Amino acid sequence: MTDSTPPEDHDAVSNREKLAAIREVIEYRPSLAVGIVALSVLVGAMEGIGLGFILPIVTVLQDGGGDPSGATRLFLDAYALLGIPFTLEYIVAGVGGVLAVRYALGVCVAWLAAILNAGYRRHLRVESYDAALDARTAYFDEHGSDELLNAVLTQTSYASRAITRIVRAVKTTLVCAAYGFIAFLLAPRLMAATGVVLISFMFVSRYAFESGYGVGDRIARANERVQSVLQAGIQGIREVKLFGLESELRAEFREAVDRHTRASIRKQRDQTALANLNQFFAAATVFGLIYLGARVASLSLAGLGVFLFAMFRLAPRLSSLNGLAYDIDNDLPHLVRTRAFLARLRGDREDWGDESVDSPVERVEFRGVGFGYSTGDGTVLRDVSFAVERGEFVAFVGPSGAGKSTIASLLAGLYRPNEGDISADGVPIERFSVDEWRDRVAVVGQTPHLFNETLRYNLTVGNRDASDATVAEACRIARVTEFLDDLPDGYDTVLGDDGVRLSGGQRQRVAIARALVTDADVVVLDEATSELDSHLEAEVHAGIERLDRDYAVVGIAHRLSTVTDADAIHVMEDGAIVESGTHAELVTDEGAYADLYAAQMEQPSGATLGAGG
Ligand SMILES: Nc1ncnc2c1ncn2[C@@H]1O[C@H](COP(=O)(O)OP(=O)(O)OP(=O)(O)O)[C@@H](O)[C@H]1O
Repeated sequence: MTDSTPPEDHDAVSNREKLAAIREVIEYRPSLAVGIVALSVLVGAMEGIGLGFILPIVTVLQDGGGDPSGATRLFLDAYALLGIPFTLEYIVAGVGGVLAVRYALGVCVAWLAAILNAGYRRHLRVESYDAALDARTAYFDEHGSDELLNAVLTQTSYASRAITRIVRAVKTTLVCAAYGFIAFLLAPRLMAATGVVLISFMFVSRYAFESGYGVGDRIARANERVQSVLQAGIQGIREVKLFGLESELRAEFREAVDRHTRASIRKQRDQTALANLNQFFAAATVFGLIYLGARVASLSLAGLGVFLFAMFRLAPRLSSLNGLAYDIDNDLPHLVRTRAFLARLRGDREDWGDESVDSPVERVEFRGVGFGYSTGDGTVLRDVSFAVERGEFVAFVGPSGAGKSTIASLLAGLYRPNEGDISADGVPIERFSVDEWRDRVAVVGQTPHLFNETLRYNLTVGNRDASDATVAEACRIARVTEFLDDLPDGYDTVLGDDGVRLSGGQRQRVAIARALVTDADVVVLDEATSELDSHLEAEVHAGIERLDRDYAVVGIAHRLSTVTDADAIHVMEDGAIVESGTHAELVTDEGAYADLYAAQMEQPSGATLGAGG
């Protein structure tokens, strides 16, 4: 379990980064963004026209529309142009029509926003997953899987919510602009003064509360922690129960959830307080304006009516705009974080060439390979040189932690050496296309992962086109056939999370069979039979050796009995090869191998070398 990304200090996230995040959303589907803004402008205009209808209505009511002036004149001209009588009934019908269009456009804006929102969320998820699959193995060592899960599942949802809010803010701003414009036409100075007061208040009230970004950032971090503890508890449920970790995890989970709860309450409290403060101030401003409009601006009755109506509509919208700005600020950390996460993931891609591999690979060679894990604190391999040819069996033995499995990982290209090179038929492997190289190498690891799918799916992961006969043959050699009848649905049995329905030895046998199904040239067996009894282990090894296909086999073993017939055995200690030769040569040399062999011979059968494995 890792405590994912070191949470960046929210203050360190500049406005430029926030704007960059928003710009990226716009650039994702520019035509949608333009459509949303264009429709929002229309909504604002329709709102303004709808409001302006108050003028002709009052004028017609007052003097029957005798000799209209100003804005009323515009309406009269528009009606004349359309050939519609300028009567109260038609004017009211006009308002109805304009408002119907306005609200229909509002629905369209919301619809387009939903498309942008859901589409962008999908885009973030797909991109993150793609980038994760292409990332270096070391990325997962360094960051664990929690961050990825949280980013793909949770952060993307919050990030896309910011988009909906930004669209609402754009629309509301344009509607406010329409009201402001009409009010400005009627009483310019009064409106200018009101605008200054309202906007200043908006800023002051924002500073009275913690920034939305700050609270949002705390919520985002708390979310990551919740996800991380949740995963630790579920993924390691057996160890949790066996080691009695429940209370420790419960405490950690509560602490994470509490942090999330506190930040959420704080956010909602501030949101509500801000909204109410805004509304109070807006109402107070409106009543102040009624007085000023009548006394100072000496507006006509119709003008005053429109002005006040505009103010009544404008004030709550301005306050909702203020609230929206707070919410957007609150959601932006998720957008900024998800983008940063994606950029980091993309920057961590495996770096491979595009050359094809000439199959079959005849010879794989390590020359002066030195390596250390980025998450470790030292050199794991030093000056490792060896070669394995097609048809050969090369073995590595040595104490736990000597670096044997690391050789397997480097051979499969899961990590890159820091020094020296690994080549196949003289070509450094990193020049190959990654897919082609990994098709040539089949690794059976110490703890192979089985997918929660059918046995058949698991057997053919490396070769989806394998025929039934190939699968059956691999199962026979790896002794999967022996327990096939015990599985309720044979090849179609779903194996459960990480093959939970199988014993450790059965899982290993499935892993060996799937490596054999893979049409590879190099097979790496890393303690691949450690959980089988010696008899079964010998049978599996003999079966692999009897195969018609000529693999280069690299075997890693603690049990020396499985490597005595290897063409070359390399003894590793502390990251270096300290002895090499055949079993007979090494026993004769009376070096480290001879001592280890003698020690194993003295122990009861099944004795192993070293502690781990
Ligand atoms: N992903 C990793 N990040 C950091 N250090 C690692 C990682 N994997 C292995 N190591 C370290 O590298 C060293 C060599 O590990 P490796 O698994 O290659 O040894 P091994 O000889 O295969 O051991 P064993 O026989 O126990 O499997 C060990 O000290 C181990 O702690």
